[in-house]
Amino acid sequence: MVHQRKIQIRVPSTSANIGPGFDLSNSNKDITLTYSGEGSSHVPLSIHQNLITKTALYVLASNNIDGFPSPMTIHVNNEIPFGRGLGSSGAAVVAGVMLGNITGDLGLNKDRLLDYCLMIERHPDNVAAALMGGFVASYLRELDPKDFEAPVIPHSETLERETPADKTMDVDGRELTPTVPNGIGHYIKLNWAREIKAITIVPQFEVATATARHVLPLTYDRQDVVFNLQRLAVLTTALSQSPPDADLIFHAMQDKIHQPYRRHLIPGLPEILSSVKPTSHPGLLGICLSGAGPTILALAINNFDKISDTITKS
Ligand SMILES: Nc1ncnc2c1ncn2[C@@H]1O[C@H](COP(=O)(O)OP(=O)(O)O)[C@@H](O)[C@H]1O
Ligand SMILES: N[C@@H](CCOP(=O)(O)O)C(=O)O
Repeated sequence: MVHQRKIQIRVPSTSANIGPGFDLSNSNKDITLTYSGEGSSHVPLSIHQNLITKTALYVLASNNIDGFPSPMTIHVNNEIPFGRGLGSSGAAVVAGVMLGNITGDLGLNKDRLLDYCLMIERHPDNVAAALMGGFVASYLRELDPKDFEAPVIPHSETLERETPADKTMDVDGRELTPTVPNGIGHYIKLNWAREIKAITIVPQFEVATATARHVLPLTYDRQDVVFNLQRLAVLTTALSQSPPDADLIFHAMQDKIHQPYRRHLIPGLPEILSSVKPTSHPGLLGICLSGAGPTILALAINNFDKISDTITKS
């Protein structure tokens, strides 16, 4: 008798940075992978190339499990558009780690799942928020670079490196078991004032996160780093307070670390960021790039349609 089990995994989109908060950072013949929704016409359906399934296979391999239980049918209904700054790759990594955890009956808790996510997507902002939910601040513990160099680790699009299949073996042809350090990512859930809503204006073009990272400088002026750190310290608390202080939040959401370098990738960005203000648009609290863009994120307490119409028409 065939034992059938149906599981459903839901992972939300995420908006990273919020202005100054930039961080860097077997033969499965009986496995069927299908897609509907965003990206379904061009996402790879080979389980060794698809980001969700290769992540799940990595989690299984790290626990000495060779592939998915079969037969298995995986259907992904994706609502997060690719390459828009809404954390689609982070969500895919979280979904893959959860898939590996469930199909391997591993019983990993959320903190441990975060370690696996961070081996693949090395900046914690999207994966920590998608996994834990809500308004989440996070950082990556500094580890020995060796921990991340194992060729068996699949990489999310952000890192642009694929694992050649033959590199998953040692010199004697034995499968390498990946190791995953403990406690890589630290996070804290922050309070968020209930009346603050997020408006996202999603352009019809993609900017791959990897591209948006290549345009960033390797070093920054001290005054720009201080500018961001001062604002970030104020912003996390300002967003928790009711009623929200629009002037405080608007200025605390200014950034000098990533948006200025990315503006040429997003036509109209400088004009939008400098013209849409709480004084011209009552109800608005702040405006920034969502993640690496091109989506624009506006925070507001009312007049949502008016604010989004202005940004859409800019
Ligand atoms: N649901 C998904 N299934 C498979 N791959 C995905 C999925 N979501 C995202 N990806 C991969 O991640 C890429 C987008 O990642 P990235 O450039 O970091 O943009 P984003 O800002 O949306 O995270 C897509 O081109 C695709 O290769
Ligand atoms: N801090 C990262 C966030 C990337 O988010 P994404 O949603 O665009 O993948 C960065 O700014 O590069």
